[in-house]
Amino acid sequence: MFALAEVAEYPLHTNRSDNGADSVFLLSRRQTSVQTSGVVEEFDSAFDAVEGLKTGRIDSVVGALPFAPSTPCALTAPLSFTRTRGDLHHSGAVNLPSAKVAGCKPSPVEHTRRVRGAITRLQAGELDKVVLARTLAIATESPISPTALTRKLISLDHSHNGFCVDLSPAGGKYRGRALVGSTPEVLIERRGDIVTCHPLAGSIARHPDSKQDEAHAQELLASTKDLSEHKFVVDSISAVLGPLCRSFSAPSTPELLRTPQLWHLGTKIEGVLADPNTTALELALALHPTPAICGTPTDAARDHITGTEDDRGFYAGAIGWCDRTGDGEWMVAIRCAEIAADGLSAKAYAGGGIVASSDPDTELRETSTKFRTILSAFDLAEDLAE
Ligand SMILES: C=C(O[C@H]1C=CC=C(C(=O)O)[C@@H]1O)C(=O)O
Repeated sequence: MFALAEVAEYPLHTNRSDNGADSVFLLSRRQTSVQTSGVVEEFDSAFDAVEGLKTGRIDSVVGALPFAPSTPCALTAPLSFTRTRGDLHHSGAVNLPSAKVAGCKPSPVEHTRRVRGAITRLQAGELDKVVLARTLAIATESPISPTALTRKLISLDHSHNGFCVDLSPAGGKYRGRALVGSTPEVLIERRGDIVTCHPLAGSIARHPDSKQDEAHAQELLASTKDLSEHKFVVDSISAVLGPLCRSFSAPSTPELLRTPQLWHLGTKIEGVLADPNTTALELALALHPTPAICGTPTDAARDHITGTEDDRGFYAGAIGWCDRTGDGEWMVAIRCAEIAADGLSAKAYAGGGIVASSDPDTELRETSTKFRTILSAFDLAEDLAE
């Protein structure tokens, strides 16, 4: 389907059973993309997948880690694995079924009430930061093809980011479901002994007028609230990744990163692994959940989230791949939607980091802006804050 220069392809394991020939994984990134198909083995435990890679039983693993570490993973050792240079964008119209927003959970009023409740706890010093999210139900007239939605998202994003993950390996209600999105946030990338992270936290909406858009970007760079929200993420990643590296650098001030909808604060973190046998998947497990999608302190923030929200499933988890050399890339699973097994509905997710100085209405608007990544793929542009 995609005519691109291949940089790695592992052979088909025709000696193993292919019990899921149409299971597809796609990760489109500007530098290196991955496409896989088929199933050699499924894993609902990431530790079993790591063991499979380390013993040489499997050549690669792709899939998704959930937000809550106690819930099943959706990982697949694929039948074919193709890594290509460049993104997976290709021109050509993508037709998605006609769609409508069928509801949101919690309601905008309830979300602001939850944000207010979190701010009370933050101001009392019980937490430093917590990320609260809400969901949007999208209903379609005919089934959504996960790969078609992914291609549309790839075409709409100027970096051509996009992913599609079959969630079936998590079993139960996840059989036949897919997670599709266009995330800008790199949890961890490993190439040999070099590791990089690109955490994002702190956001402001883009503006259609270029002067005002630039003013928004500068406002974000100077926002003490957003800078503090961002610092929690960089500090947490540094505390976990620093000790695993023989050299490590994390700039003290963030830079701007833009998506079609938002400006974000982002920091490029780099290190050289002390033990090059540590795989990208193990690094993702060590880093997840960062304060970009959970909070600080981690356990208190996670308890607050699980006591407040419904199960996040794979939203705010991680999606990615790891090969037999240990190289791989894991992205934070945001700006995404979970497509139902019958394809007739999707649940989109959007969250935002709350600190003591947050404003509930601004936080609500930020989640509405984040939903636009998925909504724009369906040509929907509702004002969700109303
Ligand atoms: C949690 C989300 O975004 C994270 C990534 C970038 C900026 C964020 C923020 O400003 O709150 C969030 O940390 C989401 O999109 O659902």
